[in-house]
Amino acid sequence: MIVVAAPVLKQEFFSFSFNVIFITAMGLHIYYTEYRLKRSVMLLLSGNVLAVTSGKGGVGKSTISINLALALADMGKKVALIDLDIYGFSIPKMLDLSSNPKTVNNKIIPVGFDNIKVMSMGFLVKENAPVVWRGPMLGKMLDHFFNDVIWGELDYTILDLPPGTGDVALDMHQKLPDCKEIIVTTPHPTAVHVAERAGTMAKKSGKRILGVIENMSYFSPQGSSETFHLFGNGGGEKLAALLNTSLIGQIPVIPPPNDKQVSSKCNENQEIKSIYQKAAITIDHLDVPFTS
Ligand SMILES: Nc1ncnc2c1ncn2[C@@H]1O[C@H](COP(=O)(O)OP(=O)(O)OP(=O)(O)O)[C@@H](O)[C@H]1O
Repeated sequence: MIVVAAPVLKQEFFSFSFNVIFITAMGLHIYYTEYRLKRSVMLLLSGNVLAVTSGKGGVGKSTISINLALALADMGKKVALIDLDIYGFSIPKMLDLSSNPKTVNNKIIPVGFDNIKVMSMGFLVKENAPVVWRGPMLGKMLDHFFNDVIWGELDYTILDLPPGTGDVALDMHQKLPDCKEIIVTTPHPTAVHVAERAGTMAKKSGKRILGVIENMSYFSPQGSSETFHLFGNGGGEKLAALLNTSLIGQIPVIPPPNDKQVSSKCNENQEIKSIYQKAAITIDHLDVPFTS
């Protein structure tokens, strides 16, 4: 019997296959087997990767990414936060971080905030300069963030995605096949309609949607027991049903911080902090460790 193993590199990222041909007295048998390279071999990102996404802009993806990262870190998890909004980066400003990351042997050391490690395009451009790039450059920057940063051991990486279902979302889906998604919407029907497209894209590329977070769900004036649904009611629940997932958090409208409180972390507000903590516990419970 003669055995021939012919490796075939597939287009899918980090995936390769073998056509194994057995030539025996009974004839020719061709077996097709597919192996996936263990991701940790190829990427410096370890642990679970969660993409915070929504088709719509301005619904609170960055705010939720920051606060979920902090809530997971409060649970003792090792957490990285990557701002994948290459054109519209906002996390450095929201966290009031200005320091440029240091490098060691051509690898970048992420910027620390509380117990989380942060990376953003905003750390790499000079003084809020606009990023004017075409699609292929975005993919290279993603590789840079995933492979050329010294992340160390991680339990969770939170990816703050840009709005829409464009190049960054496509590249991310391809480069991180085991990434799971959290879809953000407001209660407003338009936001739900657009966010559904982001969810459908995730499903089509085989990603698991861990749940929906509804932001700006309601407003309760301080000292009042009244609740106002400024942007409608029930959008998060509707989206969760449409995507066959669960609603894992409803964040109220929070009055904007004054000029001195630039940081968008909600840790100071106990009510909001406990909503994020519950969402983080739910995510940690729903999530399964990376195994293959
Ligand atoms: N629950 C909330 N209450 C009040 N303001 C909020 C809330 N969530 C977010 N914001 C504010 O809304 C604005 C947009 O939020 P954020 O940048 O997090 O949204 P985004 O979806 O990441 O936006 P983009 O699509 O531009 O990346 C910010 O000024 C933020 O502080």
